[in-house]
Amino acid sequence: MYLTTEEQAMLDGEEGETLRKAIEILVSLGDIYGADRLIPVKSAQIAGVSYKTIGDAGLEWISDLHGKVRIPSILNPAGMDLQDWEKMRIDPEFAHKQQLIIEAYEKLGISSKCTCTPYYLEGFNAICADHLAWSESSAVSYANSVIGARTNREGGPSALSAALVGKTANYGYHLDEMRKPTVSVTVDYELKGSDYGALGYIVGNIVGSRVPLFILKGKPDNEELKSLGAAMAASGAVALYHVEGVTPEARKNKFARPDENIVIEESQIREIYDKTKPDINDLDIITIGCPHCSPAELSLIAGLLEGTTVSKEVWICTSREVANKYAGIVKSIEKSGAKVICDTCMVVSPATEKYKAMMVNSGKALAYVPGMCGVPTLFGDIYKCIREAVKE
Ligand SMILES: C[C@@](O)(CCOP(=O)(O)O)CC(=O)O
Ligand code: SF4
Repeated sequence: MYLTTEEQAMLDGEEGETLRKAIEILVSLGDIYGADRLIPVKSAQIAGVSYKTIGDAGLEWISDLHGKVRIPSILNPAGMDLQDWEKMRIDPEFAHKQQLIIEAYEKLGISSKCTCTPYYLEGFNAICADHLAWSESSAVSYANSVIGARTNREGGPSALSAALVGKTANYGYHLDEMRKPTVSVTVDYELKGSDYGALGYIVGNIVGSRVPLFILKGKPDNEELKSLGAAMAASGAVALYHVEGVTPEARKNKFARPDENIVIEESQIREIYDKTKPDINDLDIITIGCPHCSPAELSLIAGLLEGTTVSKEVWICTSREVANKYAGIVKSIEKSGAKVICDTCMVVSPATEKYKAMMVNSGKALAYVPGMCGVPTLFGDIYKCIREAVKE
């Protein structure tokens, strides 16, 4: 791989051990995947933040790094609400370790506004064709597919390396030829809301890491696309998809339909809702906000909860920046007894592990909560989630 004189000097350790290690990771990945050079990236989003997922080994690795990031960089959700972890009944020992992880990242100049939806935040907006180094899989899918920006699904260490160096290796989804659809998916039924999460849950399983081109009846909005992409990245490893007539690259390029076509029937979507493994009578927690809620989602939830009181634990997960900006909506949600939880989520926090059964409106949460939290999970649309939340 071609390196500039400056990059070679960094690799030779002339700018210190942290940058040497960081560029070594980028160059090794570039060599493995056949990159020709390093390219500048506009921002980095770094996964591997929750103490639940990275443990002491992760904390040690981050604490050993020195220096400052060169581009706007932000963290993925942590294992708890950083300001109000007591309301989640987090163990103080966990909270202490989590705080050390956050401080170690902050020391490197990384924003601790922990979220998987950085694209809603000031300073992290991306536009079509921007190169990024993001690592949370739903954020990667949203950036590539809905925005038309370009990022591989970085691992925590490679996103952190990109943040420190300000560059990433030029391979994979940074290249035009890797962004073409390789399989098409037809749905002849008008989907809405969480149906898109159910669709993603099914399609991810079938297409693995290919690039699907959807041919749909309706026109999904950005929240629906967010849940489609998140679920496909969880049940499969889809980092980029297109929707004919909707997503930016499909509109611009008018891709030829790939030969292989998968048809998804309405009955398959319905099955996801009916796949009720736990007994609904065990339901003791409802979580919404995987990926983190947008302002529009918060406002819909506030409207549905108006004048009600919840009878179960209810978490609405979002980023702190969005929660602060829409404090009035948050207040109105919390009036019902539901909790608006920031900096974390139902999957990466240990706090959900003690519940008997969870209801979610997210295909991604449906794919991860049973395995990562050990909690049997039911799937419902947002209206069903709220109905269950307020049911006596
Ligand atoms: C499940 C996920 O959304 C959160 C866990 O990630 P982390 O490695 O703890 O940041 C990660 C992902 O899908 O990229
Ligand atoms: S809310 Fe969902 S998408 Fe966001 S970090 Fe948690 S599991 Fe990942």
